[in-house]
Amino acid sequence: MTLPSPSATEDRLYVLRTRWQRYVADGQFEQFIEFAVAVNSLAEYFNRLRLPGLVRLCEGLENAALAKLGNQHTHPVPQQDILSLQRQIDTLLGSVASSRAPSTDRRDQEAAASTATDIDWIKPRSVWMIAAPEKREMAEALSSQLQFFGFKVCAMPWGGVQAQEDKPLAVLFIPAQDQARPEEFEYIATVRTGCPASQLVYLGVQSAIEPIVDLMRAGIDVTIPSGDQPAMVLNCVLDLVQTNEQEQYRVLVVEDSRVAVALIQRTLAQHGIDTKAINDPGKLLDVLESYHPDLILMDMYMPRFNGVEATRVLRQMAQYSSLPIVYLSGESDVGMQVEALRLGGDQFLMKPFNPVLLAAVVKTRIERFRESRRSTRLDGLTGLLNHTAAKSRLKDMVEEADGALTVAMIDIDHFKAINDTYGHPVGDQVIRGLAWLLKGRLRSIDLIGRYGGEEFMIALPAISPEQAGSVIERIRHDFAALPHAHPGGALYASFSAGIASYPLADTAAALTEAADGALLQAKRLGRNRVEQACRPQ
Ligand SMILES: Nc1nc2c(ncn2[C@@H]2O[C@H](COP(=O)(O)OP(=O)(O)OP(=O)(O)O)[C@@H](O)[C@H]2O)c(=O)[nH]1
Repeated sequence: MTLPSPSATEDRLYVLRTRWQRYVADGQFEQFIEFAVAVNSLAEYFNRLRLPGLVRLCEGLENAALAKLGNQHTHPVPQQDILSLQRQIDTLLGSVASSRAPSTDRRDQEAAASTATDIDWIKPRSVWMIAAPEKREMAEALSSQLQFFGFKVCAMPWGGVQAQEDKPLAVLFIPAQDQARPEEFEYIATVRTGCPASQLVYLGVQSAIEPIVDLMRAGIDVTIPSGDQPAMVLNCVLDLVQTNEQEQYRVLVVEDSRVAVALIQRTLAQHGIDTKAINDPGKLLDVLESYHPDLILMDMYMPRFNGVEATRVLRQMAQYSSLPIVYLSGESDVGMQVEALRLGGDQFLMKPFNPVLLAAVVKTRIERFRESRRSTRLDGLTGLLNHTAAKSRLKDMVEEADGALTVAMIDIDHFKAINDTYGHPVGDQVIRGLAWLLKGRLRSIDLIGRYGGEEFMIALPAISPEQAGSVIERIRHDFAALPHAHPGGALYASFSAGIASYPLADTAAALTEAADGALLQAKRLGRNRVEQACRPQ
C-alpha cells in the first residue's frame, strides 16, 4: 500500500521541528544555521500562500534565531534562550494548527492531516465583513461584488465576532469614521489572535503614519485610505486567491574551486534555488543564453580572465545590463572591492561565506530583479500584459498556432460617462473588474492584455472560432451583470467585442485589425454585443 504523500506544509513543519530537536540535543552551530534556514523557508512558504499572521510569527522566530546566531564559539546558546525560542516555536505551531480547515470528525482530521494540500489554506473563500451600521450600504455593495467573484461573505456586527469554525481568507473592518478609537485596537487584536492566517484589512484610514502604525501593531495587514475603498478592497481580496505562480529561482555560479561550488550549491538548494556551475568564464555567454539565470555568483579570481572583466563585458550587452551579479571572493582589500562594484557588480560577499547571509542576499536580489522585470511587461492597474507585451505575445502565438487561433478586441461601453458620473477611481475599478473576470474565466494558455485605457486584447488558441465566440459571449453576459461597488451603492457596465479568427487573417497585425473592425461594428450596432469579423468581399 502506498502512503498518501504528506502535504508541503507538513513537510516544512517536520523539517523545522526535527532541526530544532537536533540542535537542542547536540548544540552545534551548523545545526542552528539549519534550523534558521528552515524557519526562513517556512516564512517564505506562508508568504507565497499569503497567510500574513503566520508569516509574522515565522519572521519573529527568524529574527530571534538570527539574534542568537553568533559563531561556533557561542553554541550551544544558554538554556534560557532555548526556552524562549521553544515558546516561539510552540506559538507558531499552535497557530498553524488552529488555522487549518476544520473537520468535525476525528477520522476526517487524521485523513486530512495526511492528505492535506496547500488548498487547505485557501478554501473556502470566505470573507468576514465587520461593518459599522453607518457603513451598511457600502458593505452591502462590496458584498455583492465579492459574491459575484465567488466569495462567501459573512456579515458581522462591529465589535463582535460570532463563533465560526471556518476561518476566513480575509477580514474587512469598515469603521464608522476614519479615526480608530483605542478600544478598537483591542478588538482588532482579538480577531488577529483568532484568525492568524487571515488577511486583516481596515478601510478608511487617514493618510498619516501614526494611525497606520497603530493599526498594524494591533494586527492589521492592509490599511485602505478613505476615498478609494471599494476598488482597493476588491483588488486586495482578489489578489489573495490569485495563484502566485513562482518559477524556481536560478543562479549561475562562476567559480573554479570545486569545494566552493559544492558549498554554494548545497546552501542554495536548501532554499529551493536551482543552480548551475561553470569553472571557466569563457563559457559564460553560451550558458547565459541557455540557462537564463536570475543572478550570477561570480568568483573574483579565475584562470584566463577575472570576474570583474567578465562582468564588464556583460554590462555592455543590453540583455544582461541589469542582471544581478554578486562577487564571491577572499579579497579583503576594501579599495579593490569598491573598484569591483564600480565596474558593474552589485554586491560583494567575503569567502568563507555565511550561508544564511548568502541565501538572504541571493533571494533579495532575485526578488527585486524579477519585480523590475515584471513591471516592464505588466500593466500596473490590472496586472495584465501591457500593450507592448500583449502585441509581442500575440506575434509568438501566431507563429506557434496550430491552425486554431481567435483574437478578440474588447472595449468597455460609454466609459467616459462612467468616469464623468462616478469619478476616475470608480472607472479604474470597472477596468479592474473586467480584468479579474477575464483572468477568472480564461485559460492560462490564453493571452489577456490591457491594450489601451478601457480596451483589452484577448487571444484564444486551440479552440474553434465558434467555441471562442461563445466564451467571449458568456463573459460579455456576465460582465453586464457584475455589480461594481462605489460609495453610493453599485453600478453596472457593459462591453462590446470584435473577434477575428485564423485563417480569415493570418498575421498578428491582420488579426488585430480585423477584430478591431468587428469591434467598431459592435459599437455601431448598439454596444454590449460581440461581432465576428467577416471575410473581405
Ligand atoms: N478611469 C480611467 N479612465 C480611463 C483610463 N484610460 C482611459 N480612460 C478614459 O476612458 C474614456 C474612453 O472614452 P471614449 O474613447 O470616448 O469612449 P467611451 O466613452 O467608452 O464610448 P464608446 O467606446 O463609444 O462606448 C476616456 O474618457 C479616457 O479618459 C484609465 O486607466 N482609467
